[in-house]
Amino acid sequence: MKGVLLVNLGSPESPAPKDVKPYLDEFLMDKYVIDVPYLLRALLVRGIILRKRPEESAHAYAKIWWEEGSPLVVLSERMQKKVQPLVNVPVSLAMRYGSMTIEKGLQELSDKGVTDVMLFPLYPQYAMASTLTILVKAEEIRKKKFPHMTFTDVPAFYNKPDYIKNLADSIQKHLVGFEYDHLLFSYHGIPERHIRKTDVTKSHCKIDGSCCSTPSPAHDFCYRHQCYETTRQVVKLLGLPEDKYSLTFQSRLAGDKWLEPYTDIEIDKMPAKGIKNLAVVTPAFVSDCLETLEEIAMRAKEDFEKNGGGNFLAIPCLNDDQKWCQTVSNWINEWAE
Ligand SMILES: C=CC1=C(C)c2cc3[nH]c(cc4nc(cc5[nH]c(cc1n2)c(C)c5CCC(=O)O)C(CCC(=O)O)=C4C)c(C)c3C=C
Ligand SMILES: [Fe+2]
Ligand SMILES: [Fe+2]
Repeated sequence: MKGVLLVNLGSPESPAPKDVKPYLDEFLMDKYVIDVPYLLRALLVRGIILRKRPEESAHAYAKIWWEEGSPLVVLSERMQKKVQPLVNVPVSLAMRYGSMTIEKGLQELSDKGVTDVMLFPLYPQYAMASTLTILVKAEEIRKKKFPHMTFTDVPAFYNKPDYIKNLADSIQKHLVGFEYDHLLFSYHGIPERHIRKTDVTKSHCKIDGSCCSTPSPAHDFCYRHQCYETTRQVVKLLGLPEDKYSLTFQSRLAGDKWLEPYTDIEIDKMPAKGIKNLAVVTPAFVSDCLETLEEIAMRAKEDFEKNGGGNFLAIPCLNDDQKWCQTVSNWINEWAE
């Protein structure tokens, strides 16, 4: 019997530092997120980052937390609940980190008699810190606990026409009544090293001006190419002129060189360039989360205003948008037929 496991990132149990710390520990000790040898990672994460970060992150989480829980988890659940009645196979939801584990999700499906699982990472663009870590973790669990199961992995859907159409429609809907000078596409950043590591050709991704627009098999796994491609296709549908949009990367951690340009730095400069009314869309996330609700809708807005900006609109993620849920269910039905 067939079934689907949707997998998103996860959130702490609550916005209290005592819950944020173990969550960040699990997240940042993942070798696909901080990809350095174990001892160095432990030193960096447990010896440096986790000394102060849990308090700071807890404070940020507290600002966006809902009565029902973490927005990312609640919104992912709403999506799953809308998709389920549109398909004929069981659909479960799991998180890569935290208490809603992939193991529990697979157990739930196994209890319903599922043996053939569509493994669906909820990330439009491929990255080893998001997609790959889910696939590897799920395979580890399958081998140990569910050897009778088989997986069909859903590839990154950054350029799927129906996804692009849903995203463009959603942006257009939210822009109604908002006179904007500029639309910023802000994607979660990753260290440049991650791009080189996942380059299957080992030589294509130079992270220069042109590699991401020069056709290559590397692009099936190039996060940077996929972010540019999602943007290019959405911009084409929206009919935006070149000077009315740009692309940046947010949420970097100190240390390595991360993908540029950086969202915060670019937003700070915008008012001086004549951009007074700014809309920001965050297509690396399908569900609103800390990085969209706090970093963009609160902090970036404040910085924009402080630097002379006027109106600021943070466009919500697709979340449980009806057309998007219909698209997801179409993909499931095509596979389950
Ligand atoms: C080395 C650090 C990080 C990498 C690489 C990274 C990649 C990455 N992350 C997401 C999606 C999300 N990240 C979120 C929060 C978050 N991300 C990092 C670090 C890295 N992410 C941290 C430390 C945090 C925690 C919050 C904080 O302390 O600032 C979230 C939000 C989670 C929530 O509960 O709302 C998401 C979603 C992607 C897609 C990605 C690679 C492309
Ligand atoms: Fe992240
Ligand atoms: Fe590239």
